[in-house]
Amino acid sequence: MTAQLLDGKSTAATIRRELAERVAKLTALTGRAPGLGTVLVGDDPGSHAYVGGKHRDCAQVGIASIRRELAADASQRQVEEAIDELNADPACTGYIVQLPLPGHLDAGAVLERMDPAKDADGLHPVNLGRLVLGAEAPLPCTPRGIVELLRRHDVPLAGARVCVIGRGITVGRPIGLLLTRRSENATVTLCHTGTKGLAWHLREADIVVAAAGSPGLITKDMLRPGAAVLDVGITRTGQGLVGDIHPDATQVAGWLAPMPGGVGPMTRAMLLANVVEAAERNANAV
Ligand SMILES: Nc1nc(=O)c2c([nH]1)NC[C@@H]1CN(c3ccc(C(=O)N[C@@H](CCC(=O)O)C(=O)O)cc3)C=[N+]21
Repeated sequence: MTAQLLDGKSTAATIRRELAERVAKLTALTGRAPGLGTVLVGDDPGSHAYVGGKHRDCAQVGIASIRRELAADASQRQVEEAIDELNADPACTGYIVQLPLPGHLDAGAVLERMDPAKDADGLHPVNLGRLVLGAEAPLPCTPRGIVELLRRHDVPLAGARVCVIGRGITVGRPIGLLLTRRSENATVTLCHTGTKGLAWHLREADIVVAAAGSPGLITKDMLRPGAAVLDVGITRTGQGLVGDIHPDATQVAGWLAPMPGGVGPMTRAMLLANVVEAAERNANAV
């Protein structure tokens, strides 16, 4: 058996077309295109590539780009000044601070300084708190992209047993909050490096979200036949990018979101969606 493709690339393209229509309406209504800001500190090639991709996506849907680039040795004060400027800039509807920041910077303090209403990543403490409370807030892009990818491929969520591997702030922790909302109604187990019997948890799962960052961690013998398997891991190696899911998993999985071409493009599309939604909220407020 070969797993059916959870096609993030084409699904993200569809979402961008949908968003482009909403952006055109907003721009006509308000006389100004929504704007996405990015704050990029340092010269990590991966981070530059990601940020470049985000601005290409923006151009495609009619969102304006605002780029702030700071040197690798930028001070906390300089980064916070960039945050203050974007908070105050009416052309900036929403923005992100590309993570990870260089080690000498306090990333928590930077995120906390953002205007929560302009948090396009859904990673501000206030917005993560709202997610816990079930209140309206911009949602973290990767978890939102995963739910959207599953929904648009009709993978059943209600009552599904989901096994998440990884407890990071961008994926592992928040995705359980989305999937256990009444509207999704899944049951979520969060596994991590301290988990005993990982394979046992995995074999119970109808849906596996692998966000550990451990190349080839999950092999076919650990999966329930027919499970939907989503590869969120990205490790840069000499041979290129490697995911958490071993290539043999496609023999037993019912659905597979591969890396590349699965969750990554959806993450980018959800960033755009968060910006468009922020712009729509602003338009309704005036
Ligand atoms: N503030 C912040 N927000 C983020 O959302 C954020 C971040 N920092 N830091 C880094 C991670 C990583 N991330 C990815 C997004 C898209 C792809 C993506 O589109 N990947 C393509 C392949 C890309 C390639 O080939 O390099 C794919 O999976 O098909 C990957 C990784 C967002 N992140």
